[in-house]
This record gives sequence, C-alpha cells and structure tokens, in this order.
Amino acid sequence: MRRTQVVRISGELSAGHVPNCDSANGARAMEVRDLHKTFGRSRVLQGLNLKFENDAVTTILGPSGTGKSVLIKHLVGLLEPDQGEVKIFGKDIWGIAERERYDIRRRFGVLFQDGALFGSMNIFDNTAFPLRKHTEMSEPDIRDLVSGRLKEVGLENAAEKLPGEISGGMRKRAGFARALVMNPDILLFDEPDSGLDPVRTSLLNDLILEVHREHKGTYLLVTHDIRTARKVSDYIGLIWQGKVVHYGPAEEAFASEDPFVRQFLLGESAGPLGMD
Ligand SMILES: Nc1ncnc2c1ncn2[C@@H]1O[C@H](COP(=O)(O)OP(=O)(O)OP(=O)(O)O)[C@@H](O)[C@H]1O
Repeated sequence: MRRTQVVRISGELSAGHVPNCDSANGARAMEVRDLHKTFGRSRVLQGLNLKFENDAVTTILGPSGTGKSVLIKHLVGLLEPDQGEVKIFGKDIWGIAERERYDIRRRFGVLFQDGALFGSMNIFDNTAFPLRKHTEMSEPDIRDLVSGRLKEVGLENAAEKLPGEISGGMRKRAGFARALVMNPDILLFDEPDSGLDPVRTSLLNDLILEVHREHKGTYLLVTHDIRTARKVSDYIGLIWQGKVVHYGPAEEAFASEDPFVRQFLLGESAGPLGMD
C-alpha cells in the first residue's frame, strides 16, 4: 500500500514542498460540511462531512446510488446543496459571487467515466479545448503543452485520432490529459476504471500515481474497484446512505474491524449492508 507523501511539521507543510493550498491562508483544497441534497423524495446526501487532505489521493467508496457522483458534482459546483457548505480553498462556493465561483472551478480538472470527449474532435483538439476556451495562450504554446501532456499519458501517437478510433483505455488517458492541461490544483476522477479490464485498470492507476508524484495536487477518486482503492489511496472515505461512515488513512481502513468497513472492503455478502 502507498504511504501518504504529505509531510507535516508542526501542522505546516514542510519546506521544499509546494502545497496546493492558498499560501495566504493555508486553507484546505476541499471540505464539505453538513451537506444535504434531496431529489424529489430521494434524500441523497444527509449531512455529509469530509475534510480532504491537501496533496493526497483520497478514494471515496460506497454502495451504488449512495451519492458519490452527487458529491463530486457538489465539489465542482455543478450542484448547489440544499443545506451545508462546500468549501474550496477555504471559500464557501455558494457564498461568493458567480464570477469567483467560476474562477475556482477553473482550478479543477475532472475525469468523467467516459472521458467526456467530443466525438468529432481529434485527441489533440480535445486536449487543447480548455486552453483555447479559457486562456489566451498562443497556438505554438498550446501545441507544446498539449504534446507534452499527451506524451505523459502515452498518447503522442494518437493525437490525430478521433475518440471513436481508439480503445476505452486510451479514451480514459485522453480524458486524463485534458483534465491535466490547465494545471489543476484538484483532480476529480469519477470511476476512472469503469469499463476497463484489470490490466488496463492497473496501468491507469500507475499513470495516476506517476502524474500525482510529478505534479502533486489534491486528487479524489470515486471507484467500485477495491484493488484501485488499495493501490492509489492515501486516504479512504466510505459513504453510505448519504453520510460518511468511515474516513481515514488507507492502511487504517484496510485494517479496520468495523463490520461495514470490513464487509465493503472485503466484498463480503454477510454484514450490515444488504441489497436495498
Ligand atoms: N440530477 C438528479 N436528479 C434526480 N436524481 C438524481 C440526480 N442526480 C443523482 N440522482 C439520484 O441520486 C442518487 C445517487 O446518485 P449517484 O450517481 O450520486 O450515486 P453513486 O453513489 O455515484 O452510484 P454509482 O456507484 O452507482 O455510480 C441516485 O438515486 C440517483 O438517481
């Protein structure tokens, strides 16, 4: 299992390390407090609290339909909570002006399940899209940056291909390159391993760790794959019925005696978690 790379000295990040928090206030990259969200009669988030560790990889696990994707959408500001706070770099994103919320959103990179690529654009243009849309960068600079990112994810030879012409694993990597291209402080991965075979999942996990080592940043993964969680996580959060039932260092979660944590991480049928 991986050990967290965050080194703290008296509560401060150690010298030589470039933290991804606002140096002015040392704020956490992400924190949610007492988050509630109801759709119709379905109470999805029911007072969810989480303080994510800066510059660490946190994995969120939990049964299907328990609100993991809804949490991600709250973090990135796509959904507004009915109650509670979403704090990004110390700011309650629903207590600030739209313009400021927009600026904060640009500090995120998101890798959606299917890579969310534009089908009619080649991989290069898909990756360049955020730079062309959100920055004034010159085309030669965009070319250098995008080529570098594609190389990093092993897609330098697929730049001219359309998403429909490459494999699912390559599409994920292209989505990853695009998520990285704006140098995000926070990266959210919604089931990066869905639809991938175990070997491609493992290779993608290696890539996530490699890129994290290189660029740092606060990473949040949502997955159903316990092997992925075991491999990449510094911290693990378990969500059930719209609340956090466990959060802590990955090694603690995997050694936990708690019946729910054990059942979920070992994939056992016996335990508090049933089919409903
Ligand atoms: N925009 C929406 N409108 C209505 N209901 C929604 C909306 N978004 C999510 N839901 C509902 O919220 C619940 C939680 O959905 P969510 O996608 O967060 O689950 P999940 O934990 O990510 O599940 P899975 O592991 O299966 O992906 C589901 O019942 C879903 O139908």
